[in-house]
Amino acid sequence: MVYYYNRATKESTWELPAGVDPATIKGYEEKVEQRAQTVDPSSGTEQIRASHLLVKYEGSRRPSSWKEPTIKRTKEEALELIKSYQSRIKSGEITLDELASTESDCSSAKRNGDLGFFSRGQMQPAFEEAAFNLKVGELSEPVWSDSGVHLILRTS
Ligand SMILES: O=C(O)CN(Cc1ccccc1)C(=O)c1nc(-c2ccccc2)[nH]c1C(=O)O
Repeated sequence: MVYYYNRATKESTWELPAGVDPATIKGYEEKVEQRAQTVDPSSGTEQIRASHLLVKYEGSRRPSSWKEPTIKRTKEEALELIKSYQSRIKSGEITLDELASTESDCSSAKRNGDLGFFSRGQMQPAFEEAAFNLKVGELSEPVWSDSGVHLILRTS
């Protein structure tokens, strides 16, 4: 349940205030609900859990990984690769966890891409924004960070 707070009159009501078109808040309610579900009661900070698959390229901040000491693929090749992974995951052929364990250039590959719980302010901004905008169980589009290009799966 969400309630509505009128900043002008400082009134709060459970019902949609008169004169407010329900269409204007469409989708917002579920976002508020979703956010309420992920706020850690003890600290009040919003924590989510996600797994990711990182593909680095020659322009990555650290173009090296457990898989390859020197990563030479181009930015375009990295995007083609991550798009092929995205299709295979979306078709149900393979899961992100399985693919990350062998293909991710992130050290989290050892944990099937699992990054554990994190709050805002911990990850690179573009990564954080994408992850916090996912619903639980949703797979992101390719997301660029200084580290390379990612597929993110929100798990909690
Ligand atoms: O960007 C850099 O200068 C080096 N990094 C950062 C890093 C390096 C080791 C462990 C965690 C993060 C990476 O390139 C990197 N970023 C990530 C990353 C980025 C966004 C979300 C989660 C992980 N993983 C890695 C990695 O090697 O394993």
